[in-house]
Order: sequence, then structure tokens, then C-alpha cells
Amino acid sequence: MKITVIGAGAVGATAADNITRRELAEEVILLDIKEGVAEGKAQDIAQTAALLGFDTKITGVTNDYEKTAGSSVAVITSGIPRKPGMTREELIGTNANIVKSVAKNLLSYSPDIIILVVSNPMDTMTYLTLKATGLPKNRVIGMGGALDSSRFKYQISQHTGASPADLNAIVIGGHGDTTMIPLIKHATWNSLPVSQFLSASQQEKVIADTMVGGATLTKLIGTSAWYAPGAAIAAMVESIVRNQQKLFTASVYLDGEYEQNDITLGVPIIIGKNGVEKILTLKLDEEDKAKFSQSAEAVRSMNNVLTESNII
Ligand SMILES: NC(=O)C1=CN([C@@H]2O[C@H](COP(=O)(O)OP(=O)(O)OC[C@H]3O[C@@H](n4cnc5c(N)ncnc54)[C@H](O)[C@@H]3O)[C@@H](O)[C@H]2O)C=CC1
Ligand SMILES: O=C([O-])CC(=O)C(=O)O
Repeated sequence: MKITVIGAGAVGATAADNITRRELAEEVILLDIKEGVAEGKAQDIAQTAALLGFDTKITGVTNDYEKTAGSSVAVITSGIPRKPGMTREELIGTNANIVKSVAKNLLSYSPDIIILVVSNPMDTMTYLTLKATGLPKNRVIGMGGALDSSRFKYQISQHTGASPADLNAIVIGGHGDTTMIPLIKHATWNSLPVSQFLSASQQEKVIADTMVGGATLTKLIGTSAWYAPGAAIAAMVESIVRNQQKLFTASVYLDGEYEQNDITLGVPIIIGKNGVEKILTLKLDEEDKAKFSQSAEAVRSMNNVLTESNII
């Protein structure tokens, strides 16, 4: 099995490192448009094999899609990240054309591919990938909810002392500072409602800090995060290649689910060898339903930019 990662920047290289050291495929291809960068980072990762003890082969290439031929899964991280003070949505002007051409190139060499979209604004880039490639809806998945849910668990653990691995908590909706919906009412600490352990003001803080998780790191670092994004990508890739049937929230095409049509948005799904195996229906109360539909409206207006600019 071959897995391709497009973009050998912070997120792409971290994802490739995680995928390689966990031996999720026989071969990993890391591709970037900047001459030498993917080759160098792939060699650096390959030189950890003797220390970490893995056999996966990793090869870096400069824009050579022939080398990606026959990939089962590809991860798209190419494009620019935001700088402090920016929103993810501001990246659309640069990233839309990059993601569109990358997705088409991937498909032309790997007709059976499942694509994970990471580049921001992620929900709109996922929608674009689906429209530009014409792939069936189970084979295009946007990574955002897996990361946001992990950050949500981190925030809950900061206030409860719980091990993040003992927490069940998900974020649905868009992957944006104002569009994500951390579902605190559904969150549990090994099946005990976390609301029992958090005051109302602590719950509000957990939600607010989760929503600006990416912006907070961008302000601290000067560019956006990569360790947790890379780990989230690898977890989703693992569920596909090992057919684990794990539950993630991810941006997928909604065709009537959650009363939404013709949009990709974060909802709970099962991920397995076919990509999206199932979209799970979650009973939302009126407050969360309203938040979900507001989130959809915001993402839809970004998607409209694609048609207004003749990108799709
Ligand atoms: N969905 C999510 O949860 C997350 C999304 N992101 C997004 O991922 C993207 C990448 O972030 P970073 O890795 O930090 O950025 P980066 O700047 O470190 O890396 C991006 C790489 O893409 C390459 N690239 C640009 N155009 C290309 C093309 N046409 N073909 C191949 N490669 C190309 C660049 O040369 C660069 O090496 C950003 O859009 C960022 O906002 C980042 C973190 C989480
Ligand atoms: O914050 C950003 O721009 C990058 C990203 O999507 C994240 O880390 O959640």
C-alpha cells in the first residue's frame, strides 16, 4: 500500500512522520512544489528508521505526480497557513487554486484514491475537492473535527485533571474560530457527564478556549500548529488503512443529513477501508441545532466564493 502526503511543510511533514513511523503503509510519498524540500524532509524521516525501528519506505519528490501513482490514500496539506490575527477563511484566495490542481493531479494517477483534505479553509477546500474531482462522497474527508475534539478534551482535562484519553467529547460544525460547536452536554469522563465536574463558567471557558484553539497557537508560534494536526491526520489514515471503523468527527458531504444539503461540514462519522463508512445521526437539542445551521450558513457563504470566482 502507498500513501501520499502533498505539502512537505509543518503539517505535511509531521503527518508523513507519524504515518511512516507507525508503518501505516509499505511506502509513503511526500510531495512539495518547492525544489528539494520534500526530498530533504523524507530523508530526514527515513534516517529515524534505525532509531525507531520501522520498515516503511518514504520518498520525497518535487511536484512529480507519477511517483504518487497507485496511492490508496492522499492527504492534502499544500497551501499557506495563517499568520497571527488572520482567520482561516482569509486563506481561500491562495489555497483554492492550489487545492484544486493538486486534487486533480492526484486523481489522474490514483483513480481509487481516498483524499483527506487539511488545507484551510478546510470545509470549503473539502467541498472544492469533491466538486473538482467528482469523487464519490465517501472518498473525500476533511480533517478538522478530530483535531478540534482532541483540543476539546485537552481543555476539559485542564479543569478536571482527567486523562484526555479517558474523555469522550466531540466538536461538530465548521472548522472555524466561530463555526465550531464543542458539544459539552454530550461530553463524558469514562461515561460520567463532565458537566458534573465543571461549573457553568468553567464549561463556558472550555468551549471558548476550544473554539480559538488554532488561533491561540498561531498567536504564540507565529504560524499555525502542526503536532496535533499531524497526529489527527495519522489517526484518520490509520482507521482507513487498518479498517478500524473508528468514530471521528470530520467534514463530509451532507445530502439531507442534519437537514443540510450540498455542503461538507463536521459531523460524527465512521471511518474504514471505504473512507466514510457511515454518517451517524446525533440528536441535537434546539440550541445546538440552531448553532449547526448558523455554522452551515457561514461555510456555505465561503463555498459561494468558489462559484463566484469560477473555481468550480
Ligand atoms: N484542517 C486542519 O485542522 C488544519 C489545517 N491546516 C492548514 O494546512 C495548511 C498547511 O499548513 P502548514 O503545513 O503549517 O504550512 P507550510 O507553509 O508549513 O506548508 C505548506 C507547504 O505547501 C507547499 N505547497 C504550496 N503550494 C503547493 C502545491 N501547489 N503543490 C505542492 N505543495 C505546495 C509549500 O511549498 C509548503 O511547503 C494550511 O492551509 C493550514 O491552514 C493547518 C493545521 C490544521
Ligand atoms: O489555526 C489554523 O489556522 C490551523 C488550523 O486549522 C488549526 O490548527 O486548527
